[in-house]
Amino acid sequence: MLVIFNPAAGAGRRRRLSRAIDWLCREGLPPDVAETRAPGDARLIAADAASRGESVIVAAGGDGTIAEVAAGIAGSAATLGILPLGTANVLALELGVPLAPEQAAAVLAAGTRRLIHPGLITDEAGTQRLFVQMAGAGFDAAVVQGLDLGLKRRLGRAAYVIQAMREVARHPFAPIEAVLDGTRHRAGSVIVTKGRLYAGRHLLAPAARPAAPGFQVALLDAGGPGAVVAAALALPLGLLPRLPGMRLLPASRVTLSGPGVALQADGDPAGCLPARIEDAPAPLPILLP
Ligand SMILES: Nc1ncnc2c1ncn2[C@@H]1O[C@H](COP(=O)(O)OP(=O)(O)OP(=O)(O)O)[C@@H](O)[C@H]1O
Repeated sequence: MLVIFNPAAGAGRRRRLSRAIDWLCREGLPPDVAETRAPGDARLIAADAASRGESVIVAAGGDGTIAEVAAGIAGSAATLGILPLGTANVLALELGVPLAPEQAAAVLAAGTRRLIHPGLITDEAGTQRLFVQMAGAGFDAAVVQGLDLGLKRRLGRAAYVIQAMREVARHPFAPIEAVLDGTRHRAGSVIVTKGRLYAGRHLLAPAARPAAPGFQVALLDAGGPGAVVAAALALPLGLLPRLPGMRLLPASRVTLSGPGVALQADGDPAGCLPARIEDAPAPLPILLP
């Protein structure tokens, strides 16, 4: 087992990593540990380990690290494991992976191997990027792109609230065109999600089935500061799916366009629209409770 640790993800991460490693060592399963030095490292380390025949490759970080490791092992025989050490850990919450390090380690030691279907973003230049939970275009992506990473490390999820307040005053709220399986829609913000949850434990798409192919697409009609404030108030109350102007539609192939509109994938910056979003060519084996 190889654990790929992102020291830049989440808070208190090194101590939480040690607790998981100690647990695995006590169980007679001491893993190798590799530490990332920069964005993109996790993918390279995972790809190298998978090509050498490593059977379980664990992403120790948040959703961004999981997506990188997933991209690195795609197409190999390796199985993905998760040690949730990120800020929001949405995929872990979605799939029921415990946040407590010892319990997450127990899933790595004796979990069940299941399949998930990551999403794949293709940009205008043909560059592809895998995601495991969701991709967002518009306001939330602008918040992610403007986020001060030092602030995120110090304040965790509160940094997103501060950045959202900064962004709302200057955001252009350009309209987005979303084509869902051939049907055209217009929206102020779009989230293409594999799962039900968003930004932590908050409900976004009740009909989503995280382990199934395809997506739920959340289209928020209105742009503008009022719509953002309404969504921000509805989110912690679990009312986002019922917000006036919110449409939730299933789709297996989504194209998004809007000049200069920001895109994020699993909470990390992912450039600008246009983008095509579909399932990755192959499902991914993952260790789950
Ligand atoms: N050594 C490193 N230094 C700086 N950034 C890194 C390093 N290793 C990985 N990264 C980048 O850190 C970013 C954030 O990681 P990740 O998403 O795992 O954590 P998080 O944002 O705290 O968690 P979550 O997505 O669950 O909120 C990723 O884009 C990843 O590429």
